[in-house]
Amino acid sequence: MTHALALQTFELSKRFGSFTALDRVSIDVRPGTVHALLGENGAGKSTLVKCIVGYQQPDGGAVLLGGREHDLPSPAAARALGIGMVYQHFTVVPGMTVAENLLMAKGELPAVVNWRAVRSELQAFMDSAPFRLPLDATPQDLSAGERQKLEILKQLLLKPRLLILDEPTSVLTPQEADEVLGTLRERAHAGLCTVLMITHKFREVLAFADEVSVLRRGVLVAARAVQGATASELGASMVGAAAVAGPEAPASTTAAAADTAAPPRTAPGAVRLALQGLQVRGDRGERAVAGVDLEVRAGEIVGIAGVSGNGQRELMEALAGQRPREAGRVTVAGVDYRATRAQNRHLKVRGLPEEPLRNGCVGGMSVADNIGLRSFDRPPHARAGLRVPGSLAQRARELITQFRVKTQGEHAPMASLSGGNVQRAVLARELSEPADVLLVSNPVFGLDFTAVAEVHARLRAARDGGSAVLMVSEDLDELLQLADRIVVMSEGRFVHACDCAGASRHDIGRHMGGGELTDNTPDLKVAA
Ligand SMILES: Nc1ncnc2c1ncn2[C@@H]1O[C@H](COP(=O)(O)OP(=O)(O)OP(=O)(O)O)[C@@H](O)[C@H]1O
Repeated sequence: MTHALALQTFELSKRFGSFTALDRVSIDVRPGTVHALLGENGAGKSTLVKCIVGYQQPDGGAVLLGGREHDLPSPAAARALGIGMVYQHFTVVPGMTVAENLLMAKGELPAVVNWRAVRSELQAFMDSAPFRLPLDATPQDLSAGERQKLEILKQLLLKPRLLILDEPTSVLTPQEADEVLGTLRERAHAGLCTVLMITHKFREVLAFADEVSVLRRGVLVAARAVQGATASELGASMVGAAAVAGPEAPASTTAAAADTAAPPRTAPGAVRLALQGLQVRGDRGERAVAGVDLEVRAGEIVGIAGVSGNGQRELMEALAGQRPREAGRVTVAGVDYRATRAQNRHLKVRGLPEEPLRNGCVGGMSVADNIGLRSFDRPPHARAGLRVPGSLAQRARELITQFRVKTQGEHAPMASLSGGNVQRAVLARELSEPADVLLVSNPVFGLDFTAVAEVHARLRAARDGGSAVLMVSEDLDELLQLADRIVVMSEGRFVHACDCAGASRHDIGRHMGGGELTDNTPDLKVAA
């Protein structure tokens, strides 16, 4: 018997004010298949999915499940029809055990709880589940990858007939990503459920999806079987031929140019950033960074690989002055570095924070004001303490075009932009002036491939111009493509280091999973 549900949308439309986010989109997701949803940042993928799970109401068109039209006034209504959704952000409750989190998965408290019966049911579910987690563990005990698996288990427990996932592999090691997607495909092909997943990774589409729909600027521009497709065909339909060669895309930053151009490398120069015995505590007082040493030289990109939650965030926050350093020393160009505003200006240290809407912007303020946060009180935008009317808006318009930020104008609130476009706006602010040291955290998280290519081109250009770049990324492929050297961080320590040329993806992935970690693993001094 098949449980998998067919999903179709018929001419689905959604407007925000005068802006059309979805324009008569008709997709066809066959039961028992894995269907990928591709599109540039701001193409309308999340909006489409939100209309299907009842989180937003379309302005026109219909959603058909199992061939029948359904009204979906709320997420609860979608759930009742067998639709499960795994969001990009975590929804597990931190203080509750895995068992308690699973019990809450239905979104309501049970009328009677017989814990013995519940536990044995959950254990039986776990024994047959594609991945196992200890029922008594709390989310704090779990790695980010395990928490992502718990999110998926919560949905599988509800036996969804249609499972929708928004970039489900962003916090997984390459091995875990393959395991999760492989398992979901098996379940789909066994007829247990239909899978619709948003992803920016072509590798995942080509390896795991059966069919793919591509959105561009709110319009369905391609729908096809994956078999026989190539990454470049998918990329071309995402951006359209005109966009790749379009006038707003400078030749050096188009997707094709940016990732294939061989950067003119010179040997790295003097040490610009040095960490010695740096220790940092995490939010719960645990030692998140356990005494690390590192040197980053002018003209090189050093990438920190690792599954999120292994101390990378705390390390970068400590470097940026947003978290106290418990012990150790940080120097920039030989000077003790405390990350004050004056030092950042003087030593030319710039940063791209993680989750830029939360950490690098004021959501209610306009795009122009956010782009001007560093410079609004300095010439040419201010003279003798007075703002120069129109100056910042003019500069913001230039940067919006140059960095291809999709916005309804420089006066639109930052929070109205799609995730990827917030990132572009912050990049515009941070990369528009030269930097000697760049501290970068997950710079392309959630960005589509043209934006990734642009950001990478800009980071390479900074490196080639002499910047010392320290970059944390959860995407190993990105680091292998971009960095000159990689250090792997696991449980607050650097457990592995290698040059990128000739590095083994599998080997690094194993270290990311903590495979080689022992209590006595020494920190690695990483020098050029
Ligand atoms: N609540 C809202 N108010 C105004 N505009 C919105 C709202 N939600 C989305 N939009 C706009 O609709 C467009 C589509 O956004 P959506 O989040 O669906 O894109 P996406 O394809 O999921 O992008 P990303 O890959 O960056 O997450 C964007 O231009 C966005 O600014």
